[in-house]
Amino acid sequence: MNWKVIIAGKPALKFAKDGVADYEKRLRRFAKLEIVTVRDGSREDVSERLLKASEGCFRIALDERGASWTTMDFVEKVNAWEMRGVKTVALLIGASDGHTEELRKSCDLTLCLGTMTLQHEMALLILMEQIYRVYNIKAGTPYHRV
Ligand SMILES: C[S@@+](CC[C@H](N)C(=O)[O-])C[C@H]1O[C@@H](n2cnc3c(N)ncnc32)[C@H](O)[C@@H]1O
Repeated sequence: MNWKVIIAGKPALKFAKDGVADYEKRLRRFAKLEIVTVRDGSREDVSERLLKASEGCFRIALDERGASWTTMDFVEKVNAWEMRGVKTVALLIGASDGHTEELRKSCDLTLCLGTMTLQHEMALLILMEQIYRVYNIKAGTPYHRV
C-alpha cells in the first residue's frame, strides 16, 4: 500500500522540514510514501487543490474535528486497508484556514491528531512519526514499547 501526504505551501520551519525528511528516510524500508505540496491560498482554493491531488486515492482529511485514534487503532486500520486492497492512502493537510465542508464530505475518513490546533508542518511531522510507528509495530521492532 502506498501513501500520499498532501500539504499546502512550501515548508517554512527548518526543524519540521528536517524532521519530516528524517522520517521519510526511515519509512523507506517499510512503504512507499510521497509528500506532495500544493499551492497555498484561500480555504476554498487549497481544498480544491487537495481534492484534485488525491483523486482516486482513499482520502483521509487531517482535521482537529476528526476522529481520535490510538496508535493501535491506526495499526488496525492499516491492516484492514491492506486486506481490502487499498492502493494509495492520501492524507490531506490544510493550510491556515483549514478545510472546506465539501472536502470533509469528500473524504473517506477525518482524523484528529489531538484536540489542539497544530501548525500544518507540525501536523505533518507528527503524522509521519505515527506512520513510522505503525510500521514498526507491524514489523515487531523494539521502536514501540508498551
Ligand atoms: C493551522 S491548522 C488549520 C486550523 C484551521 N483554523 C481549522 O479550523 O482547521 C492547519 C492544518 O493542520 C492540520 N491540523 C492542525 N491541527 C490538527 C489536529 N489537531 N489534528 C489533525 N490535523 C490537524 C489540519 O489539516 C489543518 O487543516
